[in-house]
Amino acid sequence: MLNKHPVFPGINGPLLTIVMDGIGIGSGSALEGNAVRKAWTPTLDFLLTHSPHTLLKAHGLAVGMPSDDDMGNSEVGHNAMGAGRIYHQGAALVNEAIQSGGIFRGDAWLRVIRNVREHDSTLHFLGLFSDGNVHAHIDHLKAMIVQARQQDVGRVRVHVLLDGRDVPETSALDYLQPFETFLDEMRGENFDIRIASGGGRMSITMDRYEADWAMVERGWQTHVLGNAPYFDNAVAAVNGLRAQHPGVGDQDLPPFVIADAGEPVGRIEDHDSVVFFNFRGDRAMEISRAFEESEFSAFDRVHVPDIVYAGMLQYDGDLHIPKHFLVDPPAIRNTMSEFLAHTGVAQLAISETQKFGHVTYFWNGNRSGKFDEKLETYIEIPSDLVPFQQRPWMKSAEITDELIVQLQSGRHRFLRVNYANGDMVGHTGNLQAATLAVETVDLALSRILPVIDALQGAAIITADHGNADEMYELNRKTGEPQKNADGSFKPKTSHTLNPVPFILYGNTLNNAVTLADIPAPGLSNIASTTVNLLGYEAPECWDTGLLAFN
Ligand SMILES: O=C(O)[C@H](O)COP(=O)(O)O
Ligand SMILES: [Mn+2]
Ligand SMILES: [Mn+2]
Repeated sequence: MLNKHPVFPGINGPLLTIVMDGIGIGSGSALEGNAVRKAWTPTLDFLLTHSPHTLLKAHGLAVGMPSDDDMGNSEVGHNAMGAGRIYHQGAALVNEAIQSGGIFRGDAWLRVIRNVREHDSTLHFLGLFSDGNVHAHIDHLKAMIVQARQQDVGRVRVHVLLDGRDVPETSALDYLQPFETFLDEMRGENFDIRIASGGGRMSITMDRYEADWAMVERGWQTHVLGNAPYFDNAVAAVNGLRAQHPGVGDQDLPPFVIADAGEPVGRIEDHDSVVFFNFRGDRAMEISRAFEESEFSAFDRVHVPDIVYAGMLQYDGDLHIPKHFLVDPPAIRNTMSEFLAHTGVAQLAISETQKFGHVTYFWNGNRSGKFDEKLETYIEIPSDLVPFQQRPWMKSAEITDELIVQLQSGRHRFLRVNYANGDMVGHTGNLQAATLAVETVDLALSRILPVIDALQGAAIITADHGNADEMYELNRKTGEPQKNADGSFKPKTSHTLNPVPFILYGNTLNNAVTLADIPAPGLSNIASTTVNLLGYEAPECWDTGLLAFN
């Protein structure tokens, strides 16, 4: 239960938190590639001149990543907003577990190893193949390979999901070539190791929130059944696929299988072990279910090998997905939703499919269930199934229509919404589309704010991390956009290290609250701010709020 705030009785109407996913504020970076500055955003511009606002740190240590070189992402951003404090996140926890060796002493690892030794079978590693550190890190994969060899595993196969989304757009060979050298060094008479299959992460395996199971089916066909075009090795596959699909970035490259004399080198067979080495859960859940569930209807698996499966982390503790995992996930407790539910505050969470789990599962500390069925309403608007540069408006209008109905219903005291546009379109690397995406979000704001006023409510307008604010790769030293050999700008598909806006909107707040001057504010300060606006004191375990009360 939350206690009443000592001086502030709370706003009269509803409080709405608007997460403009992937809309950060770049400083000094050249205008050319900044879709947030390029976009025509009369509403945001008005807010940034008339409403109390500040910038929040949304990357690195401020969101529980291993270092300040790590960009923010949706998981750690929404975790921080919803939990009110910083937890060491998957990336950091796996590093620690590898350093201490704890990962290799755990039951899941021992089980995986015992199985392949007992049956003289194959150990498979499958996951996102880069150092992006959002879903996975290649160093974790290498550490496990070294350990497997030490433990006398005889045969290892690696299934690589090409990134180009958390790292530069066409960087697959920068990871594959050194990795092949590493495999050459590891390989020996008693240690047979090869890459067996792969493909772009947005083309196979890593769907999320059940937006498009066909992606996972293609991944299953590729990794398990060995059913995709054959190549001699992964470098040849990437080169060959790029030649066949000019202009397609790594994330969208189609699947491939490595074969010798017309036979795939590493189908997943009975008695094998499979480690899915992503630590982040949203895009790991569906493939884990495909490997683990006996009753499964999302697609026809054709053949279901009898294997030992383990995830890097447990991706959903309520649903126990997967059953076995190498590292304990962060124990995120005392979230805002839980406190509000126990205090009797009715809440709404709404977004489109691509970000639905962000405002529910991530926001609630990676829990998929509700704290109180009666008090909480979750609404998912189905996302389009097209490349988002073709529909940069995505489902913002439909979300806004429904959100306005829900606001006016008077049923919810606290509401949260995520607009996916700045992020999902930002990841395409298409500046024109990203500019439209930001304008789309601005248009949504212009529709919502008058409704908030009419209800005597307030809104917090913020973001989880940057993305659309840098659509060209920048030269790290000069800050200038990088160019390709032909003079064109190098598109950037990943998130940024930039801070995000925090805007407090409320025509009826009447100077009752102002922004306090707290040092280095970040996303974890939002939860306390939220409950304060609702008229409650923040729990002591949370980071402080951003408000001063007059
Ligand atoms: O999964 C993705 O799409 C990217 O790796 C990260 O984007 P998100 O953190 O905004 O979801
Ligand atoms: Mn995001
Ligand atoms: Mn993103």
